[in-house]
Amino acid sequence: MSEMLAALRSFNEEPAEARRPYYSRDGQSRVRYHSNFDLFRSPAAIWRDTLYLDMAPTGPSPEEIPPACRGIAVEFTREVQRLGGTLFELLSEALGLHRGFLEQHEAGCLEGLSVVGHYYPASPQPQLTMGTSRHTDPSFLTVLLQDSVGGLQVLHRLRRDDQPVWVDVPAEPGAFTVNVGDFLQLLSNDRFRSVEHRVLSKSVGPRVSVACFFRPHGAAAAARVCAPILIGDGAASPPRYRSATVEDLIVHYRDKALDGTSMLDHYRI
Ligand SMILES: O=C(O)CCC(=O)C(=O)O
Ligand SMILES: [Fe+2]
Repeated sequence: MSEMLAALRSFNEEPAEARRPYYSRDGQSRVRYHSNFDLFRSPAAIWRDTLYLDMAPTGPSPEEIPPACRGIAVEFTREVQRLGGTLFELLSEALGLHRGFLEQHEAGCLEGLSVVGHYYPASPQPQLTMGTSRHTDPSFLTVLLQDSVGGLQVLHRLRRDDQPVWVDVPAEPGAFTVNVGDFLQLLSNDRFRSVEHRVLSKSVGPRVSVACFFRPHGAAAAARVCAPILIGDGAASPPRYRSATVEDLIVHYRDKALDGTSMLDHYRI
């Protein structure tokens, strides 16, 4: 875990010429490096740079991955996929289904993994910007690793009737944070809820984090379909969402930008 964070830090601290070849805003490219994926659409810019590595089902060839992260990214991906296998088994059981259900489902929950490394430089005026604006994740699940700087917060209702408040997620060395993403909320027909979160900008830094999004990309995303899983004949709880391919969901999320609204509103029946 610490090696993955260190590798991302060294990549981001290389001279601009070394990083330039990886700069891309083309969502089809399996390796992309940029800041603000929604730069031209979102209401506000955020204070971070991001390296996207779409590792599964088909990852980039080793030469396409920046040398600083090459070996560790492949090993880290393998370990996070193993963890994801266990998490989807537990979630299947929590839905009252057999262990392999979510892995075998036509949505392909475990098939794809994008490893997304963020680098948040120290900000001279942190009160004027966010590290990451509030959002829910475009994934089935997100396994998130952060370093010790902190700044990640979740929106949480302390008591059922209270207004939700922002709560700090402790930056524990060696710990992962697991977020339910929007695709799993749709699939579970609202039985699992995606979590709204954000990252504050800080005057200390840099902060490095790795968000591992369980979701397929490319041809696999076009082939995978998400529709609410209904229990019994569905009469007790009818579908709350239209079905959509993972590709549709991702395109809609990118077009919508981090504007504070939920992508799921668009699919809600
Ligand atoms: O940097 C973090 O801790 C969170 C990043 C995040 O929320 C995301 O990539 O979706
Ligand atoms: Fe997120």
